[in-house]
Amino acid sequence: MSTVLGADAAARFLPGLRGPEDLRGLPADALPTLAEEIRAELIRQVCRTGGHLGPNLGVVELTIAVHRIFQSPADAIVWDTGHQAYVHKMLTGRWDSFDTLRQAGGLSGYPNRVESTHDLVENSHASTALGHADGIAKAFELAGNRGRRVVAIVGDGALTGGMCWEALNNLAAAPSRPVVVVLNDNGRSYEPTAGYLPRHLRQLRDNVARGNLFEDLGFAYVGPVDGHDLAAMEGALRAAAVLRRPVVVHCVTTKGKGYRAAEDDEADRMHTVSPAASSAASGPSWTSVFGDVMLEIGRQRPDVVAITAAMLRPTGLHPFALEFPDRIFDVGIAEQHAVVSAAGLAGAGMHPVVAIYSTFLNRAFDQVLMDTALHHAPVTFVLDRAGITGPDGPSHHGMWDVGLFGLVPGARVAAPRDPEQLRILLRECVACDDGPTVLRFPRGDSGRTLASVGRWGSASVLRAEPDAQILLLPVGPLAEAAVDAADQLRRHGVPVVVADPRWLQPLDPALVQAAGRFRTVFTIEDNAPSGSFGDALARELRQAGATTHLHSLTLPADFVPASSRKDLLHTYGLDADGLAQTVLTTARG
Ligand SMILES: Cc1ncc(C[n+]2csc(CCOP(=O)(O)OP(=O)(O)O)c2C)c(N)n1
Ligand SMILES: CC(=O)[C@@H](O)[C@H](O)COP(=O)(O)O
Ligand SMILES: [Mg+2]
Repeated sequence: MSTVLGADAAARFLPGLRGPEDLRGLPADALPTLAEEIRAELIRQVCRTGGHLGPNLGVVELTIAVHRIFQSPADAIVWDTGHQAYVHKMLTGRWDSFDTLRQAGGLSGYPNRVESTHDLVENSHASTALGHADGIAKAFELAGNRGRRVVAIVGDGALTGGMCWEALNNLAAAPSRPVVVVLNDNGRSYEPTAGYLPRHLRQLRDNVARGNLFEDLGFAYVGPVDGHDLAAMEGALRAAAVLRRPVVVHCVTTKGKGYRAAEDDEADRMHTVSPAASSAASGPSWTSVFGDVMLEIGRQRPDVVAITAAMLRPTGLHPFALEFPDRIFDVGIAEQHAVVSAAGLAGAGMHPVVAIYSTFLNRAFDQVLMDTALHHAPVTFVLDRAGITGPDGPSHHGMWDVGLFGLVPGARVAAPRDPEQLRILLRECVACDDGPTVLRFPRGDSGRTLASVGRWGSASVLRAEPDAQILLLPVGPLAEAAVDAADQLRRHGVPVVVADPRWLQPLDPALVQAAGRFRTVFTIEDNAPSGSFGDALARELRQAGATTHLHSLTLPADFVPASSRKDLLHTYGLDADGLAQTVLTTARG
């Protein structure tokens, strides 16, 4: 097992690496020390900033070998998923920026083309890099650049995603485009990788496989090779490169390699570690509240089953899985399959709860529309990480689900403002048996319980002011900022009413009617503007002939950068101070 340099040992080689050409200039006998320096730097920095420690400890030697055999950026190197590209960043001149990792204006936790010409695929949505490789190889061929190679490093978890197989089908059919697929097989996604594929990979590793899936699909196959043996890795990649045909290099690695705490982490090999200086919790995490109430429902409703797309613990389903091992299904990183399988389960009498991060459900929109809604399938989607997430940046903010579900006939969408409402609304969702329901909440800790002082149909009134002509309608947990803003505004002599819609879709007629009685309404949500809750309410108010002025406060119609959730909500004026300021300015305008 490779050791890790003591934290105080001065790095000899890493500081000298301005780019891969410097790496290729190092003698082979310097590489083991370089690998140790990289591991020490990963552990030192990522344990402080937070990020993907386990995955990157597993690709130290693999990445060194890739950048010594291939010549980025002339050769194209793409990563699937991009969370395992920290070593790639260290070897492409960014080793001294890791103190800013995943912070506002700092080093992205994923490849980023603004940072480097060596970075090509920015999103961290799995199973897309082979598709990019197919496109890049076609472009190289059309441009007459046959000398430029294309290399895609794909995790065994990412390989459970259907788009990988769509790409492999195309890549293998083009012998003139010799894409090198480097399979980083560590047997894990977060959990051990789901489905039959890992069993076949194990058979290939143990040399007991009856066939070879990759060869049968038309690829040359090199491996299995020890992904931590620098010489073996360089030899395998060099052999793959000279084949000049589509080839899969099967690398066997250990997630968390070289750091005992990660290697021994049964949960997920320290897939993601939190920043050392995490702030005190403001309440139980939304995820844990969901996990607890899901367990209660599971005990009362034998027809309720749960589905995860390779994120059992991150979505809070682990307690449910422990108690109901026959009613939990991990389908791999396969969100579209998760939804279609859920539709099948629902059609056969079950009530599936599909727990997926909001941003990752984007890719299953057609399956939501056609396989659940068209069939009036009683499927409940629980979308964690809805709204601003934070450090994972543009590809992770869950800011599109409200707009997407707004297009789905018969879909019902609920947004709890606090843990008590999550418990109530999840039960309301699983009680619906005639179509899809959605429950959405953000990443992180829940806030304080916000008591209702009245009702407008299914909506809760949180602050009532008899003479108020202004209404604040926050979505989900933004209710806390709205009631705090209302308290500020009262001190400024501007009384406002605050109400929580609870159900964003369909809009309760009693809520629309009540909103129409105000001179000004502010809807407040950390969603994209198009298809927002504000858009829906404006449409209903227009149809009701109301003359209310509606201000729809949302995120921008753009990608939102990485930062903390708190700072981003402040940036976009969606925290208490920002809301109070906006209302004051409008009221005095
Ligand atoms: C579409 C999509 N779904 C879920 C995720 C969350 N996710 C990030 S990394 C990961 C596991 C990746 O496993 P693997 O590809 O084997 O890489 P490893 O971490 O093992 O190196 C998952 C599920 C994602 N990035 N994209
Ligand atoms: C790489 C990836 O897509 C996930 O691991 C992502 O980092 C989720 O992070 P959180 O679970 O911390 O929100
Ligand atoms: Mg893996």
